[in-house]
Amino acid sequence: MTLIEARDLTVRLGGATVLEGVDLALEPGEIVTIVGPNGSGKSTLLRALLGIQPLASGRVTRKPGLRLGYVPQRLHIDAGLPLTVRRFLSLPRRHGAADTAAVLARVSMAGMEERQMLGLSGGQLQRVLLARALLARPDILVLDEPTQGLDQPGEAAFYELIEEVRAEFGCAILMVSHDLHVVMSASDRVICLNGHVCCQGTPHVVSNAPEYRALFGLGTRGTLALYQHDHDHHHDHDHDHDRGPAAAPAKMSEADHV
Ligand SMILES: Nc1ncnc2c1ncn2[C@@H]1O[C@H](COP(=O)(O)OP(=O)(O)OP(=O)(O)O)[C@@H](O)[C@H]1O
Repeated sequence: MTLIEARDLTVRLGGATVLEGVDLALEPGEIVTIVGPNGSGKSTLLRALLGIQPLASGRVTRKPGLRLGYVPQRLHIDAGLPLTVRRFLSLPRRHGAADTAAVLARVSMAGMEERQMLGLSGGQLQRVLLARALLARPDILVLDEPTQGLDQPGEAAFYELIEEVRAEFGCAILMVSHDLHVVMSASDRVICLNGHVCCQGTPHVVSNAPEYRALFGLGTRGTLALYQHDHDHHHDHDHDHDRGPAAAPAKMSEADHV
C-alpha cells in the first residue's frame, strides 16, 4: 500500500509560486532521493509532505496511522541553552531510558545521553537527529540534506547507517541530497525537482536514458551531470526548465517508468 501520495501540489511562499503541479508517491521500503538546484523547492516539498507546510492547492494522502520521522537540514539551538542529548531525545515526547539507550547505540552514540547538544560534532549531531527520528518508529524516514557539512568519510558512514536502518526498521526513506554517489548508488528512485518534477526514474535508467542525456546534455561528463545540471540551458524539444514552477513534467518515456 502506498505510504504517502501527493497530488498536484502547489505551494506559494511570500507571493511566489515555489511548487506547482507536483505529484509524488512513496511505497514501503523505497529509498527515493530528491535532487534539484538551490531554491528549487526540495525542502518545501518535504515540509508539505510532513504536513507542516500549508498548500495553496493539491492534496497529500497518508496511509492511516502513518508514522513519519524527520531529520531536518539544520537545527537551531540557542547558544546559551543547556540541552543534553537525553533531554533533546525526549522532545516532544518522552521515551523510556532503555529505548533511548538502544536507539543511541544503534547510531553508534552509546552512552552519550548526558552530552551537551552544543558540544557535539557535525557527524554526532546528525546521528542524534537520526536517533530522534527513529524513536518515532517511522514508516518513512524523511531526511533533508542529512550530511551537509560532513566530510567524505562521515558522509559515507552516515549513508551506510541509513541503509542499515532501512533494512532493520523496514522504513521507506525520502531524502534530499546533493551527494552524487548517494543519488547514483543508494537510491531506488531519483526525482529531479525545479518547482515542478522535471523527470524521475531509477538512477540507472535516468542516467542512461537517451532522453535524459538529451535533456541534460551529459556528453562526456557522464553521470556527473545528473548532479550538476543547473536547469539554465535551452534545448530543442518540448521541455523547458526555464519556465520554473509553472512548467509541466518532462516527457521521459523510459525514465518515467518507476
Ligand atoms: N518563508 C518563506 N517565504 C518566502 N519564500 C520562501 C520561504 N521559504 C522558502 N522560500 C523560497 O522558496 C524557494 C524554495 O525554497 P526551498 O528551501 O524549498 O528550496 P531548496 O530546493 O530546498 O533549496 P536548497 O537546495 O538551497 O536547500 C526558494 O526560492 C526560497 O527562497
